This record gives sequence, C-alpha cells and structure tokens, in this order.
Amino acid sequence: MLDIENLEHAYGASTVLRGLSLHIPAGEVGCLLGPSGCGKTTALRLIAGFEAPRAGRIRIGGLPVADARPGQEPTLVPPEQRFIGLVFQDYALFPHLSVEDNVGFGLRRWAQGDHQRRVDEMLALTGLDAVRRQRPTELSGGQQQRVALARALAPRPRLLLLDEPFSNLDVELRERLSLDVRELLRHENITALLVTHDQHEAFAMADRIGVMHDGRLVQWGSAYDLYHRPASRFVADFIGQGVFLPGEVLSADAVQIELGVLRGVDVAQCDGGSCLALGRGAAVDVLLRPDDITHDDASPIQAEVVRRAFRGAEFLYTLRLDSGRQVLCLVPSHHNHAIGERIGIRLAVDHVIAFARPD
Ligand SMILES: Nc1ncnc2c1ncn2[C@@H]1O[C@H](COP(=O)(O)OP(=O)(O)OP(=O)(O)O)[C@@H](O)[C@H]1O
Repeated sequence: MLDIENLEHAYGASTVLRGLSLHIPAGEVGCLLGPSGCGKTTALRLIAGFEAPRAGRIRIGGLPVADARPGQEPTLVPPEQRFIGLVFQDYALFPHLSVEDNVGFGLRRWAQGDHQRRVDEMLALTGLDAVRRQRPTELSGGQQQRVALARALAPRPRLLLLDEPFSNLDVELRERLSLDVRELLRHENITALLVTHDQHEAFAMADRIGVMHDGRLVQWGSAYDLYHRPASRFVADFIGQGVFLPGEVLSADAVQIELGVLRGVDVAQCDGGSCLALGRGAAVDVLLRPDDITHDDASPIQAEVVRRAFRGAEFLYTLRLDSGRQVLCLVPSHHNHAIGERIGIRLAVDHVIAFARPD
C-alpha cells in the first residue's frame, strides 16, 4: 500500500533523508523510530505531500504520488488528492465544532444518510458516543486524540499517517490508547505509518518498525527482531536496555566473556553475520539485556547491587561484577535486595549478539 524508494531530501544545504526505502503491505502498521532530528517527520511530510523530495519515488496503493529523478520534471500529486488521513500530536481539532461535527468534517460531500451512519460508526468505535455534542475543549487529552483519530479515519483514507500522536498524554494513557488504536486500525483494515521516538508506542502499535539514524533506515523489522537481533550497535543501543561486555570469539557459536562461555542457541551474530567471519580470537563487545541475566542464589558468580529500580512486578538491578563492569538484571520484585548486597547471578542468554570492538 505504501512504497518508498530511495527518498532523498534536503533543507537548503543540509541533507536530511539519504536514500530511504520501505514498503508497508495493505492493512499493516509501520513505524519510523529514531532519535530527535533523524528525519522521521520529514519522511512523513514527503509522503503527505507537504514537501517535494529531491530524489526518489513514493507510491500509495500502487499509484505514484511523488517521483523525482535527476534532470526530469518531478511528478507531484497534491496532498488533498493523496487520500491520506493525518493525526498529529497537537490534535488540531476545530474548537467551535462539536465532536460529531469534527468527526464528520471530511464527509461533507457524502450523501446525508451515509454521512450520519459513518459518523455514528466512528463515534461508537472510538468510544465517543456519550460526548458527541460536546466541544473539544470540554474533553480530556485522551478523548481529544480519539476525536482526531475518528476524524482522520472517517473518510476511509488509503493511508493513515500519525506523527507522535500520543506524546502529549501521560505514560499510562499513552500505552492504553496505543493498544486501542491498534485494534481500531485492524478493525478498519487501515494501512498506517507512525512516527515516534517512544519505543513502547512503536512496540504496542506497529507490525514493522524502521529504526532511523541520520536520514537512513538502519533496520526494518519486527519489534522482536530489533530487540533480539539488532543489526548494528546503534540499533542495539537505541532499542531496549542493555550493556556491552568485552568478549572473544571461540567458534561459530561460542563467545567467551568474563561471566563464562556464551553458546548461542541461535548462532552467535556479529554485526549481523557470523562471529567466525571476524576470526577466532577476535575481540568483540557482547550485548547483554536485563533478561539475559537471572538471579540464582546457588550460582558461584556473585555481583554487588549498585542501583535498583522498582517496576512493580520486577526490580531492575544494576550489578557490579568483580571486574568493576556493570550489568543489568531483571528480578521478580519479591527478591528485595539492598544496595551493597552481593547476589548470585547466572547467564540465561538465548542468542549471542556481539559487535566487533571498535579500534
Ligand atoms: N522546515 C525546515 N527547515 C530547515 N530545516 C529543517 C526543517 N524541518 C526540519 N529541519 C531539520 O531537518 C532535520 C530532521 O528534522 P525532522 O523533523 O524530520 O526530524 P525528526 O526525526 O522528526 O525529529 P523529532 O523527533 O525531534 O521531531 C533536523 O535537523 C531539523 O532541524
């Protein structure tokens, strides 16, 4: 439904997108995730038609909406003819219109009966029926964002673009709303592209996530792949929590670190390939997630608690190894250990992810 090929864009002399390509099949939700300034919003603006690309192609539902090639006049379909729904963080609702009139705004050319039926349907789907006659200013932030979503979805757009849609809401509401929106998009079979720097939002909503860095897509995959099979050190650092411990390649699926030998249930990966490609004895940095280390009183390996964060069901402990290096460990919260205490730990690594140590 959305096809992007080699998209490039610059503001004046500063290049912001450097060959962005991605594909989102019909009915799927994709997400661009990345640090501030990496070009996420620019990508969305090019897809919506608010900016013209310097090079590259965008197709929506198979139809070219932007095509820029060197030496040729670019093809550009204006934004209103791209049949895209937009949801931004600042809601942008019409304050003088009721909730139902906001939702029906894009349906002015629909026949009266169809218009009413669609508005009723959207209000029911977004749980706004009880507030249909109120003004947006009389609603909570979460309700306002539901109105913005209902308004964007009502005309059945070919593609929905969401730019940091929940960033004005508190964390708990954000998580609930992301899951609700996911359900709604599935129900309506909508293809969508979300832009966020919040990975929980991305994990809750998206089928595929693209991590962007400096105008490039550095990995495009499921949340599981990004977390467990990061293709680069940047992705490993950006997604989830973890630390790197120095290690040495022993064989195709074994790496030695100070806590023991890691044998990959999956083959050990170094920078996306086999560690053996780096050679036996190669120096690597091994990624250890908090769930790669478990607490075990019987273990001969001991580490000192230096920090602890209570997470309800779990503690996230920061532990100092005898070498002085630190690791993270997620432990059920009934194991309540004090700072300074030494506790037993065990490796529980499913697949080894390592990166060649930079010189
Ligand atoms: N209209 C503009 N004119 C000039 N430079 C711009 C313009 N819009 C964005 N930029 C620059 O382009 C780069 C990418 O901006 P963009 O908004 O796409 O990033 P982003 O990944 O969405 O960041 P954020 O998460 O902070 O919104 C930034 O360095 C920004 O300063």
